Amino acid sequence: MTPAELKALVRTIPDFPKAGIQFRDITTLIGHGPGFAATIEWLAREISGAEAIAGMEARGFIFGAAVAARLELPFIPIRKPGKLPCCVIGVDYELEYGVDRLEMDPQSIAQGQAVAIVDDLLATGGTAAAATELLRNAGGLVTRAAFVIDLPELGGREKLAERSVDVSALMNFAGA
Ligand SMILES: O=P(O)(O)OC[C@H]1O[C@H](OP(=O)(O)OP(=O)(O)O)[C@H](O)[C@@H]1O
Ligand SMILES: Nc1ncnc2[nH]cnc12
Repeated sequence: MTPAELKALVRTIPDFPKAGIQFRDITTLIGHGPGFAATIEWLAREISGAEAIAGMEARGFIFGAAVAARLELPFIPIRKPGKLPCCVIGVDYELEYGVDRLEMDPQSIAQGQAVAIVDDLLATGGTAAAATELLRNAGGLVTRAAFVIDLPELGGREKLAERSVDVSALMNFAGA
């Protein structure tokens, strides 16, 4: 499937979760078997060379875990707060529509391991920047992040470039 065909599988919901947000919903993309498979293949090609894949709860788990399994690499879950039973490090970050916190178990990463970040969507880059900080604090080398969707007007790519993380995205939506 072409990137244009995959983009056509993403549903846009206006004013969710609050007025003014055009919510780019991947439910319809992952609900299409060939579309989901083609998306995972594309992401897997983009992060070739990584030694582990990290994905952020919750939508990042869908794509990150599938890519990790496709490449037979370890998957590192980056979690919303209060879910991990021990050995937690965390960082607060800003969303396009709120504030949140990410946590991880530093023991889930090997020192010096090359970790690629995978998520469904890049908006402000706050989530991916927080994940980068967490993974680096735990000893990981983070230089690449791959997303299904980029909202270029929100500056996520630039925020990650400032942190020496290269971004690739399968599709973008101008007018976030
Ligand atoms: O670039 P940013 O401005 O940080 O926004 C992108 C993040 O926002 C969404 O997650 P959300 O926090 O809504 O959680 P979910 O995956 O649980 O739906 C999305 O899945 C990204 O992780
Ligand atoms: N506009 C948007 N659509 C879907 N997920 C998002 N996460 C942050 N901004 C988003």
